[in-house]
Amino acid sequence: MVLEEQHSRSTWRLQPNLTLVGGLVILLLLIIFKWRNSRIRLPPGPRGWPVVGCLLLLGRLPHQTFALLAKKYGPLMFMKVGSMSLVIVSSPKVAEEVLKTHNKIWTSRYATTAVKIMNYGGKDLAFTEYGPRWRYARRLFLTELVTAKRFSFFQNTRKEEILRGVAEAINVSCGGTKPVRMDLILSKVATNTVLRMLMNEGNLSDEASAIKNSADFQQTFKEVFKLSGLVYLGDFIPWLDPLDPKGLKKRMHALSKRHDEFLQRILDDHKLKLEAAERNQAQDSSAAGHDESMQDMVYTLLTRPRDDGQHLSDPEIKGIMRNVILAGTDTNSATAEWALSELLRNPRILQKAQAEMDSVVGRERFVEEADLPHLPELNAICKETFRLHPAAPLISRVSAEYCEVHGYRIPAKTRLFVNIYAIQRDPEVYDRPTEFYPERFVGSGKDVHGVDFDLLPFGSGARKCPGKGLALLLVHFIIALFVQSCELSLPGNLRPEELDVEETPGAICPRLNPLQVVVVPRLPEYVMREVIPIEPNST
Ligand code: HEM
Repeated sequence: MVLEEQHSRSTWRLQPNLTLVGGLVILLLLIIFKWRNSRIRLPPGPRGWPVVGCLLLLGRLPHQTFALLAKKYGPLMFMKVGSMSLVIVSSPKVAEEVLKTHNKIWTSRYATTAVKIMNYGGKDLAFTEYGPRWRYARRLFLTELVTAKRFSFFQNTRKEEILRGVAEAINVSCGGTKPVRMDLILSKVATNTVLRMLMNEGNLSDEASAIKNSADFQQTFKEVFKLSGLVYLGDFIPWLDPLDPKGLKKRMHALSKRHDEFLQRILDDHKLKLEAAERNQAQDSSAAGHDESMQDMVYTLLTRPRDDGQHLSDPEIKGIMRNVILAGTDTNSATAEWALSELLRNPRILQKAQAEMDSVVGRERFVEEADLPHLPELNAICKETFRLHPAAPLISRVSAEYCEVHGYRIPAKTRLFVNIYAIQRDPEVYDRPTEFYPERFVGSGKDVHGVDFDLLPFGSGARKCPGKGLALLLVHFIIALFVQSCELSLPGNLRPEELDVEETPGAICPRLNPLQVVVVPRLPEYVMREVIPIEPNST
């Protein structure tokens, strides 16, 4: 009893002491946290000028400027451009930190004015903020649009379009007497292939088919793409936004509207065809319903329900259509053009690729997609092209909250660029980094899937490119068919080492000066004629 009393008295005395100690500990922790935070600095970087910050430093090709600046300021740089805070990552180690370790913080993209005007109010996939809507669109994209089944269904389409490009190049070159603009040929190949997967010709009325194939439609989305890659001053200096200095916003609205009208007409056309098929089947159960030929992407988007059981709205469908067209066409043709450029700059590698083709496939038939895994030289050439000429040299994201990277503090809402152009030319990772040397990849095990942080042409983490499978297939197959079936050479007296490697500014960076090539058939005439009608005067 006495003991119990003593115990309860001492507990009573201890309680306020414990509260006091607890409070002091919390206070101390807070002080340490504040002190530590005040010591953790922003990453180093150029200081810039009042109001514009480093805007004038960016130059025509920001990824190249950033690569040069990184030599001075290191792999994690901070700068203000106008009122926007930017961090730029230029090493594989720091890229892994942001894209893997802190993946959750960097999963949204920065919504520029162009994006806001042209992504259907956040209803697409590529620019929608991370969250349930993005998750749904991403799952739909991966499980319904870019599937093995669809790739196999459109296998002949790809071959047909690439061989059409080969035939056109041979015909235009006219027996090797004229140079051919390869950018035009490759752009047509990539655009037609991707558009046919998106909106299959068999599903379109004459009017919709005419729209799909019209130069006007194709020009409109090239313009939309070009505008989204331009620097819009209002994004960096918000008070300039209402003034719209160069009338860019007005142009964006007008173009987006025009492109939207085209997409809507194609969408309506699909709806009519779908309704007719459903009516037919309702009237006559033996009649064909949704036959295989309807399996293009628009059809899939129209028929798959959302998580809430509703159908996707028109803006949601058009947002994804626009993503497929913008992200899936010029990226592939620009990469293929760079690959052919590098082969012409390096005739030794072109000969090696052709020798491999002759020994694995022979000259009695065209190379098929099934041959691609058995062509290690070709695979190394494509990988080396993705390394030296990534179609999208800057991966763009924005931080959702405060975080610490590489020992520095990064405030919330900071815009991030992972400079894959700089990373993939890092002399600490790659020997002879600016040289086109595909042999570096033969037997290396390094790949482009977003796991090796020194080779990230398709990005990494939650938002890595969902079209990677299609892109790899297309680029490999285009290069394989051109290398196998054409003798390619530079026009006039242009020597390989004289062919320039200048890039066009923008979100993707194709060659500035289009690649001109002299093209003659390489396979026996009976093989070439078997598939493509070469015009009689072409050879
Ligand atoms: C050579 C071809 C291509 C290259 C180099 C490329 C590269 C990229 C890169 C670097 C990203 C950003 C990744 C990141 O943030 O981590 C991306 C995103 C994206 N790509 Fe591609 N891409 C190509 C082809 C394609 C194709 C063929 C399609 C569609 C069929 C496509 C659709 C997309 C979409 C929808 C996104 C946004 C994904 C999201 O935000 O969740 N791309 N691509």
